[in-house]
Amino acid sequence: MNNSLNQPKKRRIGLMGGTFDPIHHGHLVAAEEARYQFGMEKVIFIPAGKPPHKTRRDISLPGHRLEMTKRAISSNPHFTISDLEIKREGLSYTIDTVRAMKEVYVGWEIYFITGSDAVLEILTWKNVEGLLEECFFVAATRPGFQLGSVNHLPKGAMAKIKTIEVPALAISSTDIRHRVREGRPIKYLLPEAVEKFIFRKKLYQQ
Ligand SMILES: Nc1ncnc2c1ncn2[C@@H]1O[C@H](COP(=O)(O)OP(=O)(O)OP(=O)(O)O)[C@@H](O)[C@H]1O
Ligand SMILES: O=C(O)c1ccc[n+]([C@@H]2O[C@H](COP(=O)([O-])O)[C@@H](O)[C@H]2O)c1
Repeated sequence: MNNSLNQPKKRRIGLMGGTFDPIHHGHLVAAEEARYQFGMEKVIFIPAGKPPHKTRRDISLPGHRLEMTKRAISSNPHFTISDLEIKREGLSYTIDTVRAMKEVYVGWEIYFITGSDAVLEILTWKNVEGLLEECFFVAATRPGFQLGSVNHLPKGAMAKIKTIEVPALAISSTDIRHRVREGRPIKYLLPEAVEKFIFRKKLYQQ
């Protein structure tokens, strides 16, 4: 007899895409909370080669962003990294990444982890209908903030978008870059190994 309770639960994997210029504790806390709440076996951090919506020209070298991400995740056995977007030509569209991952993780449920700011813009992403068929989204919101109350997304889409509350949401890469340029502290906003790399390579000085 086909009893749905006996069906094996699908294995779950998280993808955390971002420019990571630099990666910070907001990204790490969001990924870990998503992993815990949705029972993901691991989270793959995927630094974008060419982020589609970032217009500033002075994005750090892909190799530097990859190295900072490697250092940031090294203490978490559930976190890993992929350079597939950095190796891929052209803009880093999430639909291409999710489809590539589905070929490796056949039959798994894929959860793409983002900030709620990013998910609110999802209608502007390439092939959003296809994307919402291929994967779930986990949107990190500030404690007490309801994504549903401001959403302009179709109902069907909302069923594929899960929210989690993340306490470190005020941290941003933009603020960290400004702080470095102005000589203000960045300690405790990001892992020490990333902070050391930033100063050793003299990133964000101008
Ligand atoms: N503090 C945070 N908490 C949770 N998610 C975050 C946080 N900061 C960024 N994110 C999300 O992580 C993903 C990658 O973010 P990104 O690398 O662009 O960092 P950022 O801090 O938003 O960068 P920038 O300030 O340069 O725009 C995005 O989906 C973004 O919404
Ligand atoms: O696929 C798209 O059209 C698309 C548009 C904007 C952003 N994304 C992805 O969303 C993630 C966060 O982007 P960003 O610009 O906030 O670093 C990153 O993995 C991007 O590749 C993807």
